[in-house]
Amino acid sequence: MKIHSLGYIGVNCTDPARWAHYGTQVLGMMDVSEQLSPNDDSVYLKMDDRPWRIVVNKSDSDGYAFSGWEVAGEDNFNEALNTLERHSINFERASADLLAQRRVQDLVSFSDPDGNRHELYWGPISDFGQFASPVGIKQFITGDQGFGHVVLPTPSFDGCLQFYKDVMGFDLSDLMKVRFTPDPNEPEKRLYFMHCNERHHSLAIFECPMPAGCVHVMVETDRVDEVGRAMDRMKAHNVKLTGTLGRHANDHMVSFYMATPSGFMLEYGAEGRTVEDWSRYSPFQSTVNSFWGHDFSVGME
Ligand SMILES: Cc1ccc(O)c(O)c1CC[C@@H]1C(=O)CC[C@]2(C)C(=O)CC[C@@H]12
Ligand SMILES: [Fe+2]
Repeated sequence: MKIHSLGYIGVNCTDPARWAHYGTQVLGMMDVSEQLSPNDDSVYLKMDDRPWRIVVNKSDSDGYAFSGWEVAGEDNFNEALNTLERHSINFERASADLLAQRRVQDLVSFSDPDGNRHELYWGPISDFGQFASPVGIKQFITGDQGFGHVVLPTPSFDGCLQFYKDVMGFDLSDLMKVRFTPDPNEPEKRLYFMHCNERHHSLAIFECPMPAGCVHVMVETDRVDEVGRAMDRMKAHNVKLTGTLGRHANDHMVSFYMATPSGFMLEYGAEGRTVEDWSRYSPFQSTVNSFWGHDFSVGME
């Protein structure tokens, strides 16, 4: 299947109001819950001209819920359904109610071999309402690059890698093999970065279980000063830093990591590189996270 972009994400939270505060005051997004769902306690966050990009549903537990993948048009959508059928992947068609909630023409949902939930849709319905950040951010980098990226836990790695390549049609950008301790007997954990558009990676899969259902999600702003300003807001609102400022070796993103109200991390970045011609790109394995920075030990404390 041919995926256009990561369109949106869904998260679960015992107290969605915490996301409303975090999303607006720390991330700098708009809380549009009142307009989009006045009659329930879910929270909708807007970060560009799309009506919403993050939905927070009230739940008994905190965690990641699903990734929403956009397909360009009905023909690509039907072709994707054929691919799911060909690979015997069980999928569920959305009810009229769910289509109205997501604001898309048509949608199906399914899981990867480790139970990570995905939605696949075409035709987002948009009123092109302007993005006006409550903290004065000019813009998040979205558009054809989509929402950002998500890193999903895939302990049964081989089956998942095959799933993301053969079923969902992602291609490899580059890879890492991570060891958390100096112990040479500790098995390496594979971390594969994958793309579906010009963004260096929209998806990464990590060979490690995560109770929150996600390693992290990344959003990108249009300038590095916004990354610094987000660090200031993180501190002002007592949000925990989980990875220090740094520049990644693979996608060149300058970013930091912090906690979210749903138990996974959020990477806040700028200056990520794009790849216009993947046919001229040669995937590599990096042995370092970053050119500089990105100390994740702060998150363990
Ligand atoms: C290495 C890297 C490149 C590009 C990215 O966008 C990116 O998030 C990362 C780091 C990914 C990853 C993480 O999120 C949690 C802690 C991890 C698993 C490590 O211990 C090494 C790589 C880290
Ligand atoms: Fe990342």
